[in-house]
Amino acid sequence: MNETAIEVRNLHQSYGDFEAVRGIGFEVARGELYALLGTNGAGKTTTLDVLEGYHPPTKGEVRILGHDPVAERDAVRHRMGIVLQEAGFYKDLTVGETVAAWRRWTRDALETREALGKVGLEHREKVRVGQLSGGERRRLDLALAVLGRPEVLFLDEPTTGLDPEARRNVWELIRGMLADGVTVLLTTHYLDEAEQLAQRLAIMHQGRIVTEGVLADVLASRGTRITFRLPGFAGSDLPYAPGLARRSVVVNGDAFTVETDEPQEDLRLLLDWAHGRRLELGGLEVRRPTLEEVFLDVAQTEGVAA
Ligand SMILES: Nc1ncnc2c1ncn2[C@@H]1O[C@H](COP(=O)(O)OP(=O)(O)OP(=O)(O)O)[C@@H](O)[C@H]1O
Repeated sequence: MNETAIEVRNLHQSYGDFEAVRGIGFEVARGELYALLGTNGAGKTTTLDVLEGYHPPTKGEVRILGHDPVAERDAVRHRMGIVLQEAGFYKDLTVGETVAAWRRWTRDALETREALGKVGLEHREKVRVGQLSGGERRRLDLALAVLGRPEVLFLDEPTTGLDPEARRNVWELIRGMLADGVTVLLTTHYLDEAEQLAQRLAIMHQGRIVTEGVLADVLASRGTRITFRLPGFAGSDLPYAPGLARRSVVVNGDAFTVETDEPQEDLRLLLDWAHGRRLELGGLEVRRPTLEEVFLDVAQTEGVAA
């Protein structure tokens, strides 16, 4: 059995003259959750569209469970589940009627109650869709996506607009699907969601993958942060320990963040400098960047020419 569920090789996708995806590649192993992160317009949904077989790539190759999702659609479509950003439901149908309607054209579908049970909506079976909360609608989306017992699940921003508790409930559902061996490709703007759920992730910007891998590798792709406070110093009074001037230093009031790929050496310089001036570095910390810092770094510094 092929252990790679999703393969993307040198994928390019254009809309007319505009190249929205510019040569990306990644693989997702069976049973893994891979998160595609990125700035607005980075090309995440476009990538998902190609993987879901809505149109063939302009250039490059994609394979789902070893199959071309356009040319071999019949071999693979029923093995995929899809949750789109915007799902259209008939508000007058009940939850149960909605699932029953989808069951009619789903091969080997779960029973309605079983599908609703998977997402914790059994008790809402007789409620009209128009009366569901946002979180319950997302659960219904998930129930429909898993109706055909998919091996690969595409989730495009599945928790956007939900309150923190509803988001956590959806995370639990996703974890349950992973425990069942389902492979998940997730796009999200919530970095904590990716940190919580993803085995591996990629950050896209302007059609390219800028950094990719397990979380630790993605965080290691940017320098270590030395952070401290220096009451009395701010902005234009920026003090520089010799040698630190070559580093990127972010100042926010009296809070300083130095980004470095030589933390030990720079910390020594900083401590010597502070000691010589009898300055106390408040809240001194040496740490890896957060995913948010890596993301912002990608968004701000990696301008990519067309
Ligand atoms: N049908 C289309 N025709 C022309 N341009 C499009 C079309 N769909 C998307 N684009 C453009 O392609 C680029 C990538 O869009 P895409 O929706 O894939 O980005 P995204 O990463 O999903 O963004 P977001 O996070 O905002 O959802 C954007 O510049 C977008 O304007």
